[in-house]
This record gives sequence, structure tokens and C-alpha cells, in this order.
Amino acid sequence: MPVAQTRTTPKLVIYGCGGHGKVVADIALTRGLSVEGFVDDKAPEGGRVLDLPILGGATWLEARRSNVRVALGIGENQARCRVYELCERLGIIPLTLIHPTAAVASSAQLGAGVVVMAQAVINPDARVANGAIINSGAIVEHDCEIGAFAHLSPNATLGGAVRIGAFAHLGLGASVLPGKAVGDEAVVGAGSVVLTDVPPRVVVVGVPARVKRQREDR
Ligand SMILES: CC(=O)SCCNC(=O)CCNC(=O)[C@H](O)C(C)(C)COP(=O)(O)OP(=O)(O)OC[C@H]1O[C@@H](n2cnc3c(N)ncnc32)[C@H](O)[C@@H]1OP(=O)(O)O
Repeated sequence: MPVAQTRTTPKLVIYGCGGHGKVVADIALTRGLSVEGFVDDKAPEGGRVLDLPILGGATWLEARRSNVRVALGIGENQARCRVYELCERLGIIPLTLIHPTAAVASSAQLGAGVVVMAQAVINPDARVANGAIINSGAIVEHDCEIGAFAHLSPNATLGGAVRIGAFAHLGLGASVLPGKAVGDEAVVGAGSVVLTDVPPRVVVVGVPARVKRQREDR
């Protein structure tokens, strides 16, 4: 007599229950995925967000590592990377999530843990590295390269073949002209327009974008 096989589908949890985590959870739900709840190291266990439970923190995840999938729900770039690294240590590859209204070219490449939000566009041969966020309505034109754990805020727009460094952050509605580069960990202020390459670890603002200061945080 054949032995019945019991296979449990891994549960999906969202790591981070703040504003970004809520949007990520909403994408998962919109895609028809079943979300078990949130994992968060700071929020109180037993609380609820979007009517989903806060299950616990990193220790909760560690205990269930063999039967869990994780979507990254943290907006801050360095903190998101730390969660990604935690997942790696636990043998979990973070889920890549794309909102159904986003348009992603079939030749675009998205790394693990990338989240693409509603109405975003990613055009042919663009490459988006692990853990990056392409937020609502952002446009990543053809042949762009987005570094790991970078964040393109809502309505940020990149011309063709733009390079965005790892951990860089483009503010709401910021634009980068075709072929230009934004350095690792640089910040481009909301509404700014980048006409020339931006060095690493600086904050640029304005039209045209000019260096305001060096970044001191990490
Ligand atoms: C779903 C989501 O919410 S995703 C998150 C989206 N978040 C964003 O888009 C935020 C982007 N952040 C910004 O634009 C910020 O203003 C930053 C990071 C550029 C600068 O922040 P801070 O270093 O705190 O600068 P601060 O507010 O003290 O302003 C410093 C100066 O820069 C100017 N400035 C700040 N931001 C901008 C901007 N976006 N464009 C033009 N000038 C700006 C200020 O007017 C000020 O000028 P002054 O020195 O002449 O007085």
C-alpha cells in the first residue's frame, strides 16, 4: 500500500510591518498568495497589521526556517540588507514580488528579494540586483543597472542605460538622464534631476542636482 506523502506548503511572511511592509503584503495578497503574517524585531508579538498577525522576530523565523518563505518589507536600505543576510544564513532566498499592474520586460533581470510596486515599468535588458525596491510608478528604462538594495521611490524616472549604485536612494519623482550614473549609497533628493554623474555617498538636490553634503550615516 503506498505511503501517503505529507507535504506542507511553505508559509509566506513579510519581514517588516511598517509602511513599506504593508505595501509589500498588499502586493503578495493581490497576487493571490497566502500571507501568514509579519515578522518584525521591534513590533509587539501578537499585534495585528492589515488584519494579519505579528508573529515574532528573528528567533521566530529561525525556528521555522525550513518551512517559510520571506518577502522583504523594510524600506531602509541597510536594514533591508541585514534581513536579506539573515535569510541567507537561514537558507531562505527572499521572494521577488511584482505587482500585477507593473510592466516588466521579459528580458529584464530581477534578483532575489526585489519588490516592484504598482504601475512601475522595467524595460528591456534592465538589470535589478538583489533586494532593490522599484516603488510605485517608477520607470527603469532599457539597459539600466540597479545596484543591490537600492531604492527608487515612487515616480522616480531613469533614462536608458542609467546606472544606480548599491544602497543608493532616489527620492520621490527624482529623474536621471540617460547614461548617467549615481554612486553607491548616494541620495538623490525628491524631485531632483541628475544631469551629471553623482559620486558615491553624497546627497544631491535640485534641478540640476548638485551636491548638498556628504552622507554621515550608515
Ligand atoms: C513611499 C515612500 O514614501 S518612499 C520614500 C520617499 N522619500 C523621499 O522621497 C525623501 C527624499 N528625501 C529628500 O528629498 C530630503 O530632503 C534629502 C534627503 C534630499 C535631504 O534631507 P536633509 O539632509 O534632512 O536636508 P534638509 O531637509 O535639512 O535640507 C537641506 C537643504 O536642502 C534643501 N532640500 C532638501 N531636499 C530637497 C529637494 N528634494 N530638492 C531641493 N532642495 C532640497 C532644503 O531646502 C535645504 O536647503 P537650505 O540649505 O538652502 O536651507
